[in-house]
Amino acid sequence: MTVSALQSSHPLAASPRRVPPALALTGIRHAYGAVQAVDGVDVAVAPGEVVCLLGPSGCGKTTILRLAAGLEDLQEGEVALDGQRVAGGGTNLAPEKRGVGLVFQDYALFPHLDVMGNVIFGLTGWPAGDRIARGVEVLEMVGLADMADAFPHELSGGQQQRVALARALAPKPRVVLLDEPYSGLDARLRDRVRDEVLHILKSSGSACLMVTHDSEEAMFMADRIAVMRDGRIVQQGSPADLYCAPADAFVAAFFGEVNLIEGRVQGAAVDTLVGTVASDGIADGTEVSVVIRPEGVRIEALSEGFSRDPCGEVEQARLLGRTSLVHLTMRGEGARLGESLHLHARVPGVFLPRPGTRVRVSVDPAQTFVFPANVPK
Ligand SMILES: Nc1ncnc2c1ncn2[C@@H]1O[C@H](COP(=O)(O)OP(=O)(O)OP(=O)(O)O)[C@@H](O)[C@H]1O
Repeated sequence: MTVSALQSSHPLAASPRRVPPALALTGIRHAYGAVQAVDGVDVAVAPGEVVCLLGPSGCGKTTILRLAAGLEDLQEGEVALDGQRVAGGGTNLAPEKRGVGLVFQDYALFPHLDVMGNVIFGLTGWPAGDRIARGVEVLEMVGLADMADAFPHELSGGQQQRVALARALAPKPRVVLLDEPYSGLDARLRDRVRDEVLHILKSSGSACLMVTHDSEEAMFMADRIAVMRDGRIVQQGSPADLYCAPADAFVAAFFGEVNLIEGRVQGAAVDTLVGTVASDGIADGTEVSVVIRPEGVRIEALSEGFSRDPCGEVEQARLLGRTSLVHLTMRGEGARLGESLHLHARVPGVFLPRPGTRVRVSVDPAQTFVFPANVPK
């Protein structure tokens, strides 16, 4: 019997069970007075999935998390956990009854409890020995096992945040909500803690909705990212979807600094000082923004004085660690005499040409995007 025949004859194969999302927010709108903080958001997190809300300050990320947690009364829409409505349609389950783990920037520790007391606070119903063992386990995870007896006022801001993280994860919740959970940590500790948190989330099977304004952090943590602007989700997808096929210049720019060139489509292409860029699917005459990631700008030293590719001049070059950032000036010739363009190229390793060096410049089509300009938000 073939595998497919076996699968189709299996009694369970005929009716695969649809697992509801661990967390689903549907049709969410929320205003603070005249400020429309969230303006029609649908987002769902599958069991075991990590979803990041990514966007600039004030776009409504924290409000969505607070609504999911029940810390803010829902005005419009619905919140469901494991397919059960917990808010909306006349329901409003209290935060402590939702069984979600929370780490909020302003979610304070209990000042009268030591670190261990804070961490095991939510483990009601656990045998005493198991509570302590779990407390030690999560404190080791966040690197604070030796501070179990300290009180919150004796800890730095970053240490308090790690205790809050340990406290949220201790009861092994089905859903964890994290609001900028690593923002108080220095860069090295942040890399270690977020790596460990990701492993713990994945091994525990907890679903996680996390808020960040840091695209690298979102790409590190997320199975899926929802990019937000002005209370709405502008694009959702895997990190690779969003990086390789951004919906607009805003999304593209959110994944790192970009070169932006204004132009106009003529014959399915845009003529720029850095060469001709294909603009399939955009009507002739449309004003466009050409977005080129710095890592998509290729530069080569000119061995001779002539090149078919456009040439630029190095203004300055800086070593940033694993890459070098080269500032270039491109100048127009012929009909474009007098025009100039400033470009950033990010090159692997140490590449530090001297100011004034003439270089051949080309762009990687996979790192170049063309979007209609001035599209209403
Ligand atoms: N309690 C409140 N009262 C009035 N306005 C509020 C309140 N909380 C948030 N806002 C406003 O609602 C909008 C969305 O805020 P929110 O905190 O959800 O954004 P955010 O994307 O999480 O921002 P940040 O990254 O800075 O934390 C902002 O304009 C903010 O000023």
